[in-house]
Amino acid sequence: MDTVYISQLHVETIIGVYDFEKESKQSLFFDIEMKTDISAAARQDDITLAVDYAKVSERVIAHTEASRVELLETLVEQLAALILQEFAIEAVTIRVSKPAAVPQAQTVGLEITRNR
Ligand SMILES: Nc1nc2c(c(=O)[nH]1)N=C([C@H](O)[C@@H](O)CO)CN2
Repeated sequence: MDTVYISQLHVETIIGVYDFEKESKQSLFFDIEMKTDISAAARQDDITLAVDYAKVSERVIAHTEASRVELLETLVEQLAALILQEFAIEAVTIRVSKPAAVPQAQTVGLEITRNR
């Protein structure tokens, strides 16, 4: 199986457990890997047969900017379900980083993999 990926997609949104986090946006960075067979798109050189990483990026940005959840867990589960539903992939891995969350760390976050 092949992989279409998006690296370090930057989105700003309201997210967090604490009251101060509900007042201003914070940066999130997403790494997304999608398992798919690219051979038909390659054979016909046709974007409509490909998993369009630009369209996936647009959906992740739109959903994340509109979202108002507390946990990264909730957000990435929603995004994984959305990507699996809307794009022709077998599995998705999403790694999200929230660099401002722990000042002593370069970044923190989590990673999930979900299959169709
Ligand atoms: N596993 C998680 N741990 C924490 C989260 C989270 O979303 N998932 N969030 C927070 C706070 O919102 C943090 O980002 C601010 O310090 C703490 N731990």
